[in-house]
Formats: sequence, structure tokens, C-alpha cells
Amino acid sequence: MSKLTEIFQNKKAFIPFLVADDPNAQTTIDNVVTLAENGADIVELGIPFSDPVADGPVIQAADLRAFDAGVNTDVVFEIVENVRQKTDVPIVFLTYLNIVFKYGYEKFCQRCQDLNISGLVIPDLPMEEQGELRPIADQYQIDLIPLISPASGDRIEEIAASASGFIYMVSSLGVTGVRNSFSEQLTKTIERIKQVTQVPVAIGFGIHSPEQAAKLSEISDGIIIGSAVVKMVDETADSTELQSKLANYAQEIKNAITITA
Ligand SMILES: O=P(O)(O)OC[C@@H](O)[C@@H](O)c1c[nH]c2ccccc12
Repeated sequence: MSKLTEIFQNKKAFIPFLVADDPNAQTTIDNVVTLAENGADIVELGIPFSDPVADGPVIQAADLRAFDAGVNTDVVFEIVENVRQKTDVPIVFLTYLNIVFKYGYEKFCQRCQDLNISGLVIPDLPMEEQGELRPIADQYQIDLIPLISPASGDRIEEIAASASGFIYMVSSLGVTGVRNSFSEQLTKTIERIKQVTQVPVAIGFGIHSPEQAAKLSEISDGIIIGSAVVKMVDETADSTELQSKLANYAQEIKNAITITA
């Protein structure tokens, strides 16, 4: 069983998302450590990309702040290197294929393994096109975490059956960003996934409140929260205040999903 899969044994996982280098390296390092110490089971770290087609305004703005800070893939690896001096929290990268391709698949995966990065979420890499990257990721024990969305239709079973690590269940059509309601279809889709695989399923897209997290964790193995966390980072310039806000929020979410576990 992969390291990522193991995390979901006997508990619902809380997976917050941050954009790396937003608004600077030190803040990201502090944020990851704070989230890890306050309930995050996995941290999803975004490597900014110039054309983030799946991202809504909050994360796009965070990418721009990171670009202003001079982010590139090596800077993100350096951030993780610093994080690793303080915590072993499992980390997965969220990025677009071009970033990995440009860096070089082999070099990228090697660096990930060295820094104990457990998986990659690449929204513009469909299962059918994983042929080149997958063997290299496998070699370095990095899970390629597939996304299943309401638009996956007939492909759901095939995607699920070949998944490792965990499956990213995209709650809603469209781009990242907070939402106030979720389709009833989600339960059925997750049931279909569960028929073909034991790999855990985490839901992301639109979640922000503890109530939503609690409810969605009942039908899944974990929840992913991006925009709500990134917004906090944007709105709180004072670093002590930001760390305490993130700590409180992480605890609140973790408690909400633990009660129902
Ligand atoms: O921001 P939201 O709605 O909470 O969704 C999670 C999300 O931010 C994170 O997982 C993510 C960031 N960028 C993405 C691109 C595609 C899929 C997922 C993502």
C-alpha cells in the first residue's frame, strides 16, 4: 500500500492547499508547518503556472503573488527543503504538466523523492496521456493522483481502477473556488468508484465551512480545501495573526471531520 493510501486508514483526512511562495517563501514554510501541527494530514502545495486553466480567481491571484516573489520550480523545491527541516507531513504537489515536462520528468521525480513528496496532482494530464510520466513516477514511488469530476462519465471506473495514492473527487464542474452547495450526484459517483477500488477518495472544490467538511467527509475519505485557505493567506498580512488564524481553522475543520469519522 502506498504511503499516501495508508494515511487514510481509520481516519478522514484533512488536506489543505497552499500556493508555494505566496506571498513569499518564509510565509509558505510557516504556513505548511502550522497546518501540519494543527490537523492537516496531507498538505497539497501548488507550483504556480502561467495558465492555470482549472483555477478560479483566488488561486490565480495567489499564483501572481508568487510570480511577483520570483517563484520557479527550484524555488518551490527549496521551500520544501526548508519545510522538511521542521515536519515530515506528507506533501503532494499540484501543478500542470508543462511545469514537470520543462523540468524533466526524471529530474523532477528524483527531486520529489529526495524531498519525500508523495504524489502529484496534474489536472491537465488525463489518464490516457500518462504513458510517459507514469513509469518514471512509479520508479520514484510517486503516486499520480487522478481527478474524477462530474464530467468523467463513462471513464470513472477505468480511472478509479488504475489509481494509486488517493483519488481526487472534483465536487463540481468549473474552476476552483468556494461554493455553497454540492450536487446529490456526488454520493453516487463515489459509490461507483468504491465498486472498483479500495484507493481512498478525497473531495475537493468549493469546500470552506466546517459544516460542509463534516457532511462531505461522511461520503468520502477526506476533504481538500484550497481557496478558503489561500484567501486567509491573502487577507492576513501580519504573520503571527496569520499563523493563529490558520491553526484555528485547521483545528476546526479537523474536528468537524473527526466527529463523523
Ligand atoms: O479552491 P477549492 O475550491 O477549495 O478547491 C481545491 C483546490 O484549490 C486545490 O486542490 C487545487 C488548486 N488548483 C487546482 C487545480 C485543479 C484541481 C484542484 C486544484
